[in-house]
Parts: sequence; structure tokens; C-alpha cells
Amino acid sequence: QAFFKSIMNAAPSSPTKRHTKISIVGAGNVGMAIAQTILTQDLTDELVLVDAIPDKLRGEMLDLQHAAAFLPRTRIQASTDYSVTAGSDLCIVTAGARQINGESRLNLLQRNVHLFQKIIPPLVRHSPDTILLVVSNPVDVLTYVAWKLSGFPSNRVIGSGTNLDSSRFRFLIADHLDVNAQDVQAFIVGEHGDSSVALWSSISVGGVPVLSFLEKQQIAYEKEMLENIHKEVIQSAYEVISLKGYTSWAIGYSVANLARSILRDQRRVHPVSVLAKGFYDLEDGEVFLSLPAQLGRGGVLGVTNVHLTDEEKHRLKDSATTILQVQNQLAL
Ligand SMILES: NC(=O)c1ccc[n+]([C@@H]2O[C@H](COP(=O)([O-])OP(=O)(O)OC[C@H]3O[C@@H](n4cnc5c(N)ncnc54)[C@H](O)[C@@H]3O)[C@@H](O)[C@H]2O)c1
Ligand SMILES: O=C1N[C@](c2ccsc2)(c2cccc(Oc3ccc(F)cc3)n2)CC(O)=C1Sc1ccccc1Cl
Repeated sequence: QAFFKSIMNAAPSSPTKRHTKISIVGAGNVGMAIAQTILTQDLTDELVLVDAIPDKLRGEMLDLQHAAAFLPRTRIQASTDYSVTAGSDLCIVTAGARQINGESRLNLLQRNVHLFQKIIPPLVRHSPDTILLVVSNPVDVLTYVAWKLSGFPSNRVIGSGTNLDSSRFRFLIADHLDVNAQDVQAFIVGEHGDSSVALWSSISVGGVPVLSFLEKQQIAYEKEMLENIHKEVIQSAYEVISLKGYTSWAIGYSVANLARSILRDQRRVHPVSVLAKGFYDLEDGEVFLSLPAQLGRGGVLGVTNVHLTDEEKHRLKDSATTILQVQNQLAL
């Protein structure tokens, strides 16, 4: 059984290019947190910001340029004109309409689909070889929409998916066990947000699988602890929103981490939203869900064959069915 199930149309990884360019569409809370982290971590030679509000855009560009004395040299540009994105290696889409009080998620989705119909075609026209990384919500459906609108092979269209969910999960497990979160491997997969699926068998601390550790130690109550931590991943998103009104730093670091794996051809495995058709018995319809995927310069290089319990497979299928029902209502 190959460790990685290859994606048929994955383009061979091109050699690492000397000059890299990243474009971020949406200079809001999330887009600017991603931009700030990319600059601090020296991930690109050129950074471009695009938004619909010219003054906000110019203000954010100037404010970042004024930090040049403290950052690695990076060319920073901004414009409402998508020609500024030409030749991007990676395009990160965080643009989105905010949910209006009482607005249904389906109505928000339809508004964001209309935004994507204006955003994706010019991005693709100016950077036909780019990799699209979607963050806007609902991220799994909007990643599907970006894929459809772009005409790209599926390996070059990725959603941040449950990457943020998984990073919160790793923090909470590490906090509970009093270890470093970087020594905790734990994947949340499936649909981003309230209906995500925690892969218990994927959790390891310092290379030690937690489940087998707990079973050997007969620590039954810890399994319930892990279930409570998954619930806390969801609750903490609502807590942050109620306290500060948005989320930025964790999503900023998590998306910059994806950008590093892609642009530096790290071939690391991340829980991100990929075209899940054909994996884990998910044969019905074209749906993007988060699975542990290997990322490199060619985008999604493969999806890992981790063991899923019947319950985990069932919950993934339920998510796929729900997402397909929503997608079938879209006017693309
Ligand atoms: N996937 C995740 O884990 C995750 C986590 C946090 C936030 N999000 C999502 O990220 C998105 C952005 O969140 P935010 O807090 O930054 O919102 P925000 O309102 O602060 O920023 C959105 C930006 O998009 C811009 N925009 C709107 N229409 C545009 C267009 N047609 N072209 C270019 N720019 C346009 C707005 O002007 C604004 O600056 C939301 O959909 C949010 O739900 C996802
Ligand atoms: O931390 C976050 N801030 C969010 C946000 C950001 C700006 S306004 C709302 C946020 C928080 C809570 C619910 C919420 O509702 C939605 C709405 C549409 C949608 F497609 C996904 C979640 N959105 C976006 C978002 O996806 C996250 S991560 C998250 C959200 C819910 C459960 C678990 C996780 Cl890990």
C-alpha cells in the first residue's frame, strides 16, 4: 500500500524558482495577518495586496512598507487592478462578504460566490500557472467554486480547510498534556467548522500514538478528554469572535505555514481542503473536504492513506452529502 495515493493529474514539481510572488486578495483582518506573517518569515520576494476598497488597500500597503527597516527585503505592491498580480506563484483568497445578522449561511454563500465570479477569472488570467489557496468561508464550497471557475487541475486548488481547526486542536492537546504544540501531531479532517472530524488515530505526542498510549495505560477517561478538546476547538472559535469580533493571528500563521510548504517545496503533510472524490470511498460527486495532503511546489502532491474507522468514514460521507446538496443549489 503506497504511503501516498498519487493524484493522477498532479504536475511534476517544477524546480524551485529563484523569484517568488504571492498575491493576497482581501486586505481585511485575515488577509493582513497572513501578509504580516509571510513578510516576517521571509517567504516571498514579492507580495501583492488586492481589495475592493482603494483607500484601505493603500493604507495597508504603506503601513507594511514602513516596516521595511525591520523585515527581509520584499517588494510590496497593492492595487484594485488585478494586473498587479501577474505571474503570482501563489494566490491566497481571503475576500468575502461578512455574514449579515440573521443572514442564512446559504445566502452568505451565494453572495461570496458572486464575489468569486469577479475575483477568480482575473487572477487566473494574469497567473495561469499559479496555485490558488482559498480561505474565505464557507471554505470547502468556495474552494470547489474557485476550482470550477479557474479550470485548473485539482492539485492547484487548495482550501485552508481544517488547517486552523487542527492547529487549535494541537494547541489544546499540548496545553492539556503540558508539552510543546510542535511535538503534537493531530489531524482534524472533513468539513471546516462545526462538523469537522477528529482523527483520533492520527494523534501522536513526540512520535508516541496517543490512543495506543492511553490503551496501554488503561486511561479510559482520556478518550473522553480528547472528545472534549475537539468540542473546545469549535467553542473557541465562537469565543474568539464574541471577544474580539474576528479571528486573525492563528489563521494568519496557519496559512503562512501552508505557503511555506508550497513555495519551499517542503512536501509536508497538512490537513487542507482538496478534491476528495476517489479517496476514502468518497466516490459521489465533486466535493472538497480536508484530508491529510502532501503539499509542495506542484500544490497537492498526494493524499495520505491514513486508517479511518467506520465512524470516521461515515462522518466524512455525511459531510460530503451535505456539501453536495449546497453545491447543487449554486448558480455558478
Ligand atoms: N477558513 C478559516 O479557517 C477561516 C478563519 C477565519 C476567517 N475565515 C474567513 O475569511 C474571510 C475573511 O475574513 P476577515 O475577518 O478578513 O473579513 P474582513 O471583512 O475583515 O475582510 C474581507 C476583505 O475582503 C474585501 N473584499 C470584499 N469584496 C471584495 C472583492 N470583490 N475583491 C477584493 N476584495 C474584496 C473587503 O473589502 C475586506 O477588506 C471570511 O470569509 C471569514 O469567514 C476563514
Ligand atoms: O475562527 C473562526 N472565525 C470565523 C469568523 C471569522 C470572522 S467572522 C467569523 C467563525 C467563528 C465562529 C463561527 C463561524 O461561523 C462560520 C461561518 C461560515 C463558515 F463557513 C464557517 C464558520 N466563523 C470563521 C471561521 O471559519 C473560524 S474557524 C472555526 C469556525 C467554527 C468552528 C470551528 C472553527 Cl475552527
